[in-house]
Amino acid sequence: MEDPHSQNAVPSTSATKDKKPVAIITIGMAGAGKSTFVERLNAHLHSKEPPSPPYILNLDPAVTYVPYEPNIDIRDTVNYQEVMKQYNLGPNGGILTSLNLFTTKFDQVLNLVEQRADSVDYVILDTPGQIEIFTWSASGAIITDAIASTLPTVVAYVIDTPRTTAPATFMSNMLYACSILYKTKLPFILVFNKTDVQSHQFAVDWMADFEEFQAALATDKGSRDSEGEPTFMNSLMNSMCLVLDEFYKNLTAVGVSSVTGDGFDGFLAAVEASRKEYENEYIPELKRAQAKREKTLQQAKDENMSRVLKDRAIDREKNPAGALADRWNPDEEDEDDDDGDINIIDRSEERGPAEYIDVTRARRRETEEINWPRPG
Ligand SMILES: Nc1nc2c(ncn2[C@@H]2O[C@H](COP(=O)(O)OP(=O)(O)OP(=O)(O)O)[C@@H](O)[C@H]2O)c(=O)[nH]1
Repeated sequence: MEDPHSQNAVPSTSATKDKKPVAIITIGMAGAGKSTFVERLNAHLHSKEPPSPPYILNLDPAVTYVPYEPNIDIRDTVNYQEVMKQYNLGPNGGILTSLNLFTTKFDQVLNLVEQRADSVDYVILDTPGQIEIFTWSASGAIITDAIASTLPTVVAYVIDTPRTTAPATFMSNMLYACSILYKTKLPFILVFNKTDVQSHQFAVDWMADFEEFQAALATDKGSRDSEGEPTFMNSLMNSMCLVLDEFYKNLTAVGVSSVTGDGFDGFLAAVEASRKEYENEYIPELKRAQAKREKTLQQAKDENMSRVLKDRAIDREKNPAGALADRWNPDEEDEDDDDGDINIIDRSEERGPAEYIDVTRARRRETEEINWPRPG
């Protein structure tokens, strides 16, 4: 494990101008403090001398309030409530489908990010509150691959430190982090957040020396059954910590408080170290991903389009009269329809009011009974 306290390596902004910006993908369990972390990181970068305002993407369609001003906001592109209504989905399905719709436009996002590559040092992605919606979805993987094949990219895994002090919770969290590391294969920073409430030193100690973790496990309540024998969970965790010992060697851990701003220089130092790791270890792998990216984005678009066409064909077969009425008539063309193909909004360009992917468009003629296709 790298030294979490080394803060000397923080690059000056001017020194990084000739480099590509680093993309920071912020993920973490619901309530770990991702949004607050992004807000503080944004403030921290603004307060640097000279200031280094980041380019921020909010990928959470369901969030009602974000404590920072994103440059690109998924909510400007996809109306989450409308998606839930039209697809008859619950909240998680709504978030996932919104992310899927947004992903079909991600090439536009990449273009906007690439246009800013010369003027920013950091591109920050805030992800949906439900971690698995991003980490275990096809869209999350496509977005991650697309960003990582464009810019040096690092995953910041935000952890709720006060809620991770029990050995079993700590181990569960580390196993989750481990699964994401091996899924993304990207440089990975464990960000122990909320250190104003609980120091992350216990975690650093457990990661540096598995015997310390085993000692904590031995004194933990519930580690022995009624006959004084170690419980199954206890034995499992005892051996798992030996496995994770190897995993910790690939990680950097830092402690931050998103409330007080403590530890953010350390975090930026870890990001800079990760950039080097990316350049030395990940670029060969990502060159292959770059070729794949083009194919996957095109495939996602094609699949969506063929699903729409298939569904419309079925509807038209069922309702030939409606299909006949659904012919394009240039005389009826609505002036408002002339919105081009631009759905992604760069707020820093001071675009007009939000433009949504119009998921209701297929229902424009109420009498026609042509339904928008269901996902899957
Ligand atoms: N004390 C303390 N509280 C924090 C810190 N960071 C975040 N919080 C609090 O933790 C709670 C959750 O923070 P959020 O930023 O909304 O967490 P999130 O991970 O974005 O949550 P989701 O929106 O569910 O994904 C809020 O009440 C924050 O004020 C911190 O460093 N210290």
